[in-house]
Amino acid sequence: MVNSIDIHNVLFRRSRRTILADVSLSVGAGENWVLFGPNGIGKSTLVSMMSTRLFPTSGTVDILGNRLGKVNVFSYRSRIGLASGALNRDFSPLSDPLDVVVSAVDARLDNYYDAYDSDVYERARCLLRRYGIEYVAGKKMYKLSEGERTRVAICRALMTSPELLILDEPTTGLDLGGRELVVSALGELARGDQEVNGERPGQNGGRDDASGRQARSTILVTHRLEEIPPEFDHIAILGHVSESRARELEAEVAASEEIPADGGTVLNPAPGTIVFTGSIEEGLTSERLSDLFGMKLEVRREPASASASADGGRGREGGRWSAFVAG
Ligand SMILES: Nc1ncnc2c1ncn2[C@@H]1O[C@H](COP(=O)(O)OP(=O)(O)OP(=O)(O)O)[C@@H](O)[C@H]1O
Repeated sequence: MVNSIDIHNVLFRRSRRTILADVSLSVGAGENWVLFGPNGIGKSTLVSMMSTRLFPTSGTVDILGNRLGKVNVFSYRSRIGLASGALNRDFSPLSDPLDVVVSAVDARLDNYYDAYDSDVYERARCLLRRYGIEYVAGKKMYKLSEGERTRVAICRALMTSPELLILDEPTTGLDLGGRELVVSALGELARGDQEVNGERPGQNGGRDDASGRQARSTILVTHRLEEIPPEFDHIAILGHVSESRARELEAEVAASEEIPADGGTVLNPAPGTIVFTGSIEEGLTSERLSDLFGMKLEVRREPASASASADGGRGREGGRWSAFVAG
């Protein structure tokens, strides 16, 4: 069984700016990860690589055993479910939301051919129902509220029962009920509860199945700790590279552009890199988050709920997370 994601020593530059440097990350099959870090640090850029929409400037990215740049991404993109603001902007405003969900089957953005079997539409409707928006079928994307569009994007991401599920700030625009619906659905997905997400046994509900597909891994990008489902037990935290490394990278750019290192360059923020990977309990500490955001923060975790304890906790060490300015 291959890792779902293997990123090795990735560097990413755009417009003479180094956005990511020295990034390495491995996500095993069946693991549930949070990708966390401050605004503008490069989380969405990394997500674009994980979802095969962006290639690194250097370094290697292997997704479900396929190396970016070596294997045609369309041959495996439908095994990856993505919901992100960037993808949302690519959907045609005139599309029927039901078609947007169904289009995931071919990893396209719309259903141009209307050539799917009725059970494909039934699954899409089942997902829309699950996320409380069955009524949007037959409407147009541009008429939906932000929260409804977010829910459509989540349904689309789940449509193929993907082996790699990537959700970049999936609760944007959702009301409290919508947010809790998504958090509990993510928890259920992480536990491999298939029927609640419209999957039949053998449709990759978190375990290896007979068809040879591997157990689903999930990457959740979020700024809000309270939106991390208790079942997510790994975290990758992005922060800035050290000052000396940032200067080295600026000098590299200047040298490659044949301009003086101290002239003509814009003062960019230091590139992002992964400053912690591992267990969420060890990663999400008050000290680390205070360092990351430059303010004194206190991180808390609720105890595991009574119901989680009653069913053995299923590996959960605690409940929901939160963070506030210490005071
Ligand atoms: N195509 C591009 N050309 C130049 N700069 C870019 C490009 N794409 C992203 N950036 C810059 O790269 C940095 C990282 O952006 P990214 O969207 O990945 O950050 P993020 O961590 O997801 O931020 P946020 O938490 O605010 O969503 C930002 O400063 C952004 O302006």
